Amino acid sequence: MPHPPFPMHVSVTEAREMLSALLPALGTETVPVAQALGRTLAADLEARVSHPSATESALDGIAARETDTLSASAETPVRLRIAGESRAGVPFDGTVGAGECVRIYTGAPLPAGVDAICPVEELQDDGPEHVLLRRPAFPGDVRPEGGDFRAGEVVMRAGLRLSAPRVALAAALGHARVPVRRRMRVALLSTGDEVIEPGLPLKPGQVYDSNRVGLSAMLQESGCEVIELGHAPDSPASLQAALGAAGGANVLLTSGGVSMGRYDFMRDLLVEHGSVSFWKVRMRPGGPAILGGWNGLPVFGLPGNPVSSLVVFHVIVRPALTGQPVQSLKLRAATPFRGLKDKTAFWRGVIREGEVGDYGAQGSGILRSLSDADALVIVPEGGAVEVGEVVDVVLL
Ligand SMILES: Nc1nc2c(c(=O)[nH]1)N[C@H]1C(S)=C(S)[C@@H](COP(=O)(O)OP(=O)(O)OC[C@H]3O[C@@H](n4cnc5c(N)ncnc54)[C@H](O)[C@@H]3O)O[C@H]1N2
Ligand code: MOO
Repeated sequence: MPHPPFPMHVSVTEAREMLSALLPALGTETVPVAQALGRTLAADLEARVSHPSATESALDGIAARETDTLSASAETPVRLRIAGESRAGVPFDGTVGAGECVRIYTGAPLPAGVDAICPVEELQDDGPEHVLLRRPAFPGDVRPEGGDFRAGEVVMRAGLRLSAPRVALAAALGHARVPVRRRMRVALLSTGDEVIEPGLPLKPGQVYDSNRVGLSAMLQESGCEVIELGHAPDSPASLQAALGAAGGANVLLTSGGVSMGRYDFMRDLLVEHGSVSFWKVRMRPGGPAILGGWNGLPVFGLPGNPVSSLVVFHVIVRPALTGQPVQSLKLRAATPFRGLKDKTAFWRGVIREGEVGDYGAQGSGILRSLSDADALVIVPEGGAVEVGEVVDVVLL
């Protein structure tokens, strides 16, 4: 292909932006908070209440005035009168006077007049109405009103990925439903004559279809709707039939058949009968990825190599589908990482004691380099990383 009529060797950022530009803007919807896992928050979320809603105890024990208890020790315990009880949901509504305390439980509101807690382990009953403290009550064992968030405060920003802790937070803020981006409907197809369903007897040269399983899992994790197109063998006719079955999808993801081989028909089909926005990305793994269109449907062709397809999904496709940026952080390198002259490398790394080291085998067919790794170590084009240098990593 001497002068292809489309860009080749685009950067990772360009690839992501070109895919985003082809995807439809889907708008937003509200969903029950318990079903929002993985979705992208579409509007800022305010706290409808404060949490804690009142200053409360962090321990089971008694609540007292700190000043009444300062002299308490195992040898000289302090004796207080029990004025009542405060339980989570059933607060004590009186006032606690000097020399008095209330029995209190974790999460129960602190009654007026007291400011400190002594845990049950440091107490001894002294008759039905009194208690002995073997140490002073601590003000630090109370949880102040609004210590987590205050009513009216904007706590979550639009664009956040709703992870499990964030779904819990949205519920704690008082939201039964949350506004989220509509799900991208993604048709998923794996290709290759040698690729067969996991579990079938494996003939020589065959390989189990791990890409479709892995990509489907990543799509679900990302809050996308998956339209399973199954698997197509390496023939233009069967690929065309599969492409035609992707109706209703917003985008089609394929795996395999995009490199230089004679049987890499996916690329040929897009070049000859569809459209191509780019072919090849300056990255490893994942270099042969292709973006194009088929009858108006955006098609992203992921390379067949198992590590390549999942890494390209992670750093290019997922951010474009969800609008959630790739989150990177900086770590010191425990081993050297080689650079590539004209490609950004995403080497698999393991994090130990706050530093990131080389996983070892970095072949694009070594799936364990991804499943056992903690992070992708980003080495920019032309760069190389020495031991002790700080590198950008993307957590897996
Ligand atoms: N002469 C060249 N050969 C290759 C180049 C190149 O530039 N010049 N690029 C290499 C790179 S980089 C990659 S990545 C692969 C990508 O090739 P394809 O997208 O055409 O993928 P296939 O040839 O179909 O398969 C590659 C490899 O992956 C296995 N595979 C495919 N699908 C699956 C699946 N669903 N689950 C598990 N494994 C799968 C397949 O059996 C092959 O082993 O091309 C290099 N070659
Ligand atoms: O990226 Mo290929 O993706 O280097 O094996």
